Amino acid sequence: MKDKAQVGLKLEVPTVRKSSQMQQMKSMSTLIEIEDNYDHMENVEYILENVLMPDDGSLEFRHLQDDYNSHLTLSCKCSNNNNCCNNIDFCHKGGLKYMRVKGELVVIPNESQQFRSILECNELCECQISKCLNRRVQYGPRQKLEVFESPLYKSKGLRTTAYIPSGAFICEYAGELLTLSEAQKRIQIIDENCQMNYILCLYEHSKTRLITIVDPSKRGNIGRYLNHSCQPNCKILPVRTNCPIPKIGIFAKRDILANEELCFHYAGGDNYNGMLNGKPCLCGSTHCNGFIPNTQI
Ligand SMILES: C[S@@+](CC[C@H](N)C(=O)[O-])C[C@H]1O[C@@H](n2cnc3c(N)ncnc32)[C@H](O)[C@@H]1O
Repeated sequence: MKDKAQVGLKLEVPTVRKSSQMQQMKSMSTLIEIEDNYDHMENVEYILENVLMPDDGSLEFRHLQDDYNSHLTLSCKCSNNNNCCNNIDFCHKGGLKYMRVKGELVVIPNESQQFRSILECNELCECQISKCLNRRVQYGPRQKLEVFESPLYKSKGLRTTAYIPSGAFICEYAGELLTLSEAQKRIQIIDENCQMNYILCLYEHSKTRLITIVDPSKRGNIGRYLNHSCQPNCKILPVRTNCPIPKIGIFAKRDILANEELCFHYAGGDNYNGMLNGKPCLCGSTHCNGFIPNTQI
């Protein structure tokens, strides 16, 4: 069965294939290291960021590979500006913004905003990294997350051992980036073998419909342990830094107390009207739909 996420978004982001000039700029800039000290307890390769699926020789794979190897040309010019990044033209292109609350960057809530995605400053930006208020996801997951055996879901889950403020970044949902055909093949195998489904599809609505498919079943990060809830405490947002393919960012939807299990709505939540014929849902919320969301790809 397909447990997937959908997020509505309108976005056009200019990109170029990485040229030698851009590679040079990249090597001149200060590269940010992802801080991620988590690991898996099982036979899964821990990866810090999305990786490409194995090359299957298809044209579809070539397109995915081209996007994966492309760089956004958007960059800010905030070298002398302490208020980086408030400039809508260069910094966040009208996407959601962060603000600092008690020493932590949190997403400013704006449910009515047209562009429900985040465009972070990247390697080509001229801002001072130490002063930039538009970089969070690129630093890696928050601390004090814990994989545990969830009694509610009767399988593994992810919880926090410390309070998390509303809007704070939890972690990325990282895994293998799949083509549509490869995702369909893998989902068929999952269905036939009644396996757990880790494949997440993120839909964005642009002039053309964008779809990002991530599978952390064999290669993934700590994000793979979040279960689905019909009344979740987390939400997902597309986040772009260097690459046109978005990272799937998981953020706190409300204040979260220590020891709460972290869950998001596998279909993006709120206006979900897809099919509800997946596995029976164990979330136990008063708003439970009865099934894990299951939409077609
Ligand atoms: C991304 S994994 C979540 C982590 C998983 N629980 C584990 O042990 O690795 C998704 C799978 O977890 C289970 N799951 C997640 N949310 C669920 C829910 N609300 N009700 C029942 N099972 C759920 C389903 O088997 C689903 O295919």
